Amino acid sequence: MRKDSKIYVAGHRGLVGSAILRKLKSEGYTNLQYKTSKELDLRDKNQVDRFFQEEKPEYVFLAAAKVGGIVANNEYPADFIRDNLLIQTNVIDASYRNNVEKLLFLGSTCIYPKMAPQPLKEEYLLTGELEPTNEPYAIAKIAGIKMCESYNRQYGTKYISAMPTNLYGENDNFDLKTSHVLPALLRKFHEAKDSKAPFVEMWGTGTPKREFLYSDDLADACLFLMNNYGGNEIVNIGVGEDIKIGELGEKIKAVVGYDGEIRFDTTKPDGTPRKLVDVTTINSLGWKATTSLEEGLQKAYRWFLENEIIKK
Ligand SMILES: NC(=O)C1=CN([C@@H]2O[C@H](COP(=O)(O)OP(=O)(O)OC[C@H]3O[C@@H](n4cnc5c(N)ncnc54)[C@H](OP(=O)(O)O)[C@@H]3O)[C@@H](O)[C@H]2O)C=CC1
Ligand SMILES: C[C@H]1O[C@H](OP(=O)(O)OP(=O)(O)OC[C@H]2O[C@@H](n3cnc4c(=O)[nH]c(N)nc43)[C@H](O)[C@@H]2O)[C@@H](O)[C@@H](O)C1=O
Repeated sequence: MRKDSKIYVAGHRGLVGSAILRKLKSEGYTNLQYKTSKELDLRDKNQVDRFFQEEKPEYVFLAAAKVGGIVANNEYPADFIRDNLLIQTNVIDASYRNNVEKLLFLGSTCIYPKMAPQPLKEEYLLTGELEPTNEPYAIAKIAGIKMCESYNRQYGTKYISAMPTNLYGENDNFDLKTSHVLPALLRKFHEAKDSKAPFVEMWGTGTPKREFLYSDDLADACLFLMNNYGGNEIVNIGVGEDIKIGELGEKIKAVVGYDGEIRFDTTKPDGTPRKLVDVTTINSLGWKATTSLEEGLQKAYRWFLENEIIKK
């Protein structure tokens, strides 16, 4: 990308899109395009076509999606498969028809089979059954990967599919019904501390393991891939280390400074037992995550205190 290339960040108000936008600005990219979902509903092909015809972006970061935690995915499977298929199909196809130079599509590690060997290598895609709580979302993401690969093969486009592990950071979703575990716990422990509640309830058994990548590191990886990667294979993005959900709870409890008890609501699903990504590919290309979980948790909690609390 040149510093004056026309770059469209789809989903610029979300966790990932806002981190990509911050990174582009801090690196001196000046010709940036973005629209809220109210201004441009990416599920609507006509709106998407009009936008691409008028604006003619040269590079596209596709970080707009219907996203949610384990329970939201489980309760609204139709919304997750429909919205994601529509958004990504409209944006990828409009990019092709309007000669976008390069596009980066964001998938997720839930595309890998539930019982795949760990760490998850890129080649494990489509080698087994998916985790049922997010299968419709994962199928949409797999369709996005295959669409990028197929357009590259048939039309010679340069579309990259990146598979990030679980993410957290600024502009995360802190709504307890729809959020992922890390922002949910920051909020739950903070509110319990505030109200002097005797315990905090976490979902599931606390035994599944997850890997967490800070959103600014992910944005750095996305720019790195856009500028340095031209292959047709998917690329994992992660830190290469995971932690039990129960231990994550203990860490967040300490960061927030809450001294009550942790209880587990085992009527809620655990989801996939483990999804640690193999980061050999991106490391060998020359990229590595730099933010430790401890540092990232401090940053995310500070951001929550300075921004989310005000909304209440
Ligand atoms: N969060 C995570 O842990 C992970 C996320 N990912 C992937 O990263 C990408 C971004 O996720 P994340 O930033 O967490 O998600 P967020 O929910 O934080 O943000 C999603 C963004 O998408 C936009 N969007 C949603 N629907 C539409 C629509 N119909 N038209 C236009 N824009 C729309 C929203 O725009 P607006 O604000 O204007 O409504 C929002 O800013 C997704 O592809 C997700 O699958 C992958 C792995 C883990
Ligand atoms: C990124 C990824 O995100 C989703 O998958 P997930 O990793 O299973 O999502 P999660 O963050 O919501 O949960 C992780 C673990 O944590 C436990 N857990 C404890 N207490 C809370 C809690 O309070 N909230 C939530 N959400 N989970 C909790 C929860 O029971 C589970 O065992 C996919 O649907 C899919 O969208 C996807 O790609």
